[in-house]
Amino acid sequence: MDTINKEKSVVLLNGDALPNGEIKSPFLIGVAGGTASGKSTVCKKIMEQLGQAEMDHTQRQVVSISQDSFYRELTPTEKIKAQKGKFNFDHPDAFNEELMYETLQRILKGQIAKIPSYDYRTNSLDFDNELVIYPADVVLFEGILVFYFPKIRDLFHMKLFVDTDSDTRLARRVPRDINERGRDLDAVLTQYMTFVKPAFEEFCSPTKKFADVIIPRGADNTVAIDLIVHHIGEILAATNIAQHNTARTTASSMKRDH
Ligand SMILES: Nc1ncnc2c1ncn2[C@@H]1O[C@H](COP(=O)(O)OP(=O)(O)O)[C@@H](O)[C@H]1O
Ligand SMILES: Nc1ccn([C@@H]2O[C@H](COP(=O)(O)O)[C@@H](O)[C@H]2O)c(=O)n1
Repeated sequence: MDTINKEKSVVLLNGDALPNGEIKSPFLIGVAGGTASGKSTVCKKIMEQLGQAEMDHTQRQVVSISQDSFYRELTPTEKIKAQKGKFNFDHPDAFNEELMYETLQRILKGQIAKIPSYDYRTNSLDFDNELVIYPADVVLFEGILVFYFPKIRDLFHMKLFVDTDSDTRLARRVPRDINERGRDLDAVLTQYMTFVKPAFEEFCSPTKKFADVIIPRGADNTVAIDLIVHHIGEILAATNIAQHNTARTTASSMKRDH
């Protein structure tokens, strides 16, 4: 059986359990909110404040994943529509719900998961740049519709909703889509008015009621982020103590059996 030695744990690739039979299951946090509300920025700040951002990704105790990696592949006709800003990427049907569920299940079982990155310029998944998600103690899963699908929503241990005013979100989305996602102004505004805004109101905004914590003003809300970081820090400390105790028990029983 393949094994990977991490500083704090041993991960079994072909099985679910640690040598003592224990499954290393992470604390799963969902981070929802409208487009350009600051979901990724909030996750980045949480990672930075926990000293995780600068760590090698194989060693991280906290990892962050985007729902965009679970957009479904488009048909050739849909691709042509998408290039003109005429495909609805804000509708739940744009996502591969099953793959999202299976991947989160895998992560919750402490198994390694491979997910593609997303290329907004080609509107497609980029399997050449796969992200390998190593088992972690805390996993952040962010996206516009992470609370929409009941089966997925039920997997989260904690749910955050980043609540940023819609004018601010549009003002951020326009330059981002032009500069980072290769779009032109006309296409960005047409897509926003035709799909993004109505879908936010129909599918994303109603999921705010499922949140445990609402973060007004997104990443500007340092008080909310500090509180969340403190809470995650306590989870990590408890996990470290539990892992330390498990390692001691395993070591002493191995010594005894020997
Ligand atoms: N508090 C903020 N102040 C200024 N710009 C911000 C702030 N939060 C996010 N941004 C910018 O807005 C854009 C969208 O933010 P991002 O975190 O990617 O949002 P989301 O993940 O919700 O789409 C990015 O260009 C980001 O740099
Ligand atoms: N090919 C795509 C895929 C998605 N979008 C838009 O991205 C938004 C979700 O990402 P955020 O970082 O803004 O949360 C969503 O509103 C889609 O409209 C896209 O434009 N093209």
